[in-house]
Amino acid sequence: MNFINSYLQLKEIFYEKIRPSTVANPQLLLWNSAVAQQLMVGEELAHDPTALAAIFSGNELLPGSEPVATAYAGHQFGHFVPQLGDGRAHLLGEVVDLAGKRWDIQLKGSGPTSFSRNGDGRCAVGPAVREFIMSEAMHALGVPTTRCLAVVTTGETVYRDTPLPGAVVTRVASSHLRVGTFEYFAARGNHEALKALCHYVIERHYPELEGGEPVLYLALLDQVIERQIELVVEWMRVGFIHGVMNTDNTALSGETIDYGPCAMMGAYDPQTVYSSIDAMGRYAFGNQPKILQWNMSRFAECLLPLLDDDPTKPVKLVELIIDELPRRFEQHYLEMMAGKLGLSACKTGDNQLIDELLDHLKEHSFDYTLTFDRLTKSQSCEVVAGQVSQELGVWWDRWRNRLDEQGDDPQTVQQRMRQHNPVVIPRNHHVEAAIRECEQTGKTELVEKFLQVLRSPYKDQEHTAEFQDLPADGDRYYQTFCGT
Ligand SMILES: Nc1ncnc2c1ncn2[C@@H]1O[C@H](COP(=O)(O)OP(=O)(O)OP(=O)(O)O)[C@@H](O)[C@H]1O
Ligand SMILES: [Mg+2]
Repeated sequence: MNFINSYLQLKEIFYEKIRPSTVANPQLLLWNSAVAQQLMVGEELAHDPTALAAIFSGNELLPGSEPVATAYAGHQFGHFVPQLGDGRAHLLGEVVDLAGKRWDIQLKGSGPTSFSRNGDGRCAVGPAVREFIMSEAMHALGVPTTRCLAVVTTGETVYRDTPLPGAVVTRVASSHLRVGTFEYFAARGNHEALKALCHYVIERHYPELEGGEPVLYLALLDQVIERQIELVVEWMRVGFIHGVMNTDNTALSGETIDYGPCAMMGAYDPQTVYSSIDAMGRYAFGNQPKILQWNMSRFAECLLPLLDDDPTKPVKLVELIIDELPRRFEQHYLEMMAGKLGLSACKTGDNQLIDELLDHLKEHSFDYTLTFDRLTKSQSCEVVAGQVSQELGVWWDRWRNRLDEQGDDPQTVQQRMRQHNPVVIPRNHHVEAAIRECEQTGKTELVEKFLQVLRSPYKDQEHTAEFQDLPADGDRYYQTFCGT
């Protein structure tokens, strides 16, 4: 791995130079060979678990790596916190992959930094394994996401409500820049840093953007919004609930970041929320589009002083862009849902067709993934078609008529549906069981078996059925935690 450190070209106010703290007894728990190959981790190193454990716990640094903890702020559950930053993470540097794409390599749980506040800088095995499983599942589902290269256990105990085994997770991301990174400098009135950050983000994530200031900043806002819309639409497609859509967890790259309290929705209900700290349901499944708009408003506010010397002047213009967001979202969302129903394009009346199905699912507590999977299978299986038509009543006939009107053959419709509808998702109870096994026994067989299934989520494979079942209690009592 050849490290470069482009973030260090920004001024020191953007980060703290700090090495990870060493750990007592690093042991490699999970290793992502596909990501390792992509990042060109040397063959010799990739087959040396002791060396990998030393490097990806932070005990040893690879040549060229100059670790930093980055500064950021953020709105957490609607409240602004002017200083957050990497309180338990170290950016080791960037690596250019086989395809020439640049990735941040970051350790999480690698010890305290000046941003740690009262935290211990550490991470427990459970949340580290959750991040590995969930990000791998999301990647395979086709959802933009950060990924994990490794999880290394530390041989040390971290103290949460109870003593837990510690771990360091290595995260690979297009970058770790967040809306909160902008907020950090906006809150300090540091316009020079904001401009430098804009140019850094554009170079890294939006190199196609052109134009002088301030047009360039408006274009950036527009494109960040576009990617966030695409991201949240993808979450809605697969039933993903992020759980903590704070602005410090909103990546400028448009990737899913921070798998702390995330979960998958089972029975369809837009009010579904599993996070123990989200008592008001702010980040419930169906609220995600609204929160996206709220978060993008915070991002837009950061850019105001760059748009005009009098920051009140561009307010109207920016408001127009923000007000337009729900319409843009709706368009992407309807196209996605149309795809789930096998429609090649959305036309008038289709939104009603979609809404009526979702109302029906909600009313009968039908499982979201399973219903769309069975609708997909109904294209080629009479038995499934018979069952689903019973369950969905008059809606079924309306849908069939709409498909007939479209005129595509069942095979084409099924292929289209399959691209949108997974056979299997990382169901909460299976994620928990896999994590538990790792925590309690240090063994990873179940995680690996689960990952093998999750890596082909649109296919029925040998072990897929073992992970498709719904939890006995319908996840009624399921809760996730921030994992800090
Ligand atoms: N154990 C800890 N020690 C120190 N700081 C922590 C700890 N846990 C969380 N933090 C800090 O609290 C803030 C919010 O935490 P949050 O759970 O959103 O992020 P995270 O999971 O640590 O990191 P990321 O967003 O990079 O995935 C961040 O600034 C984070 O660094
Ligand atoms: Mg976070």
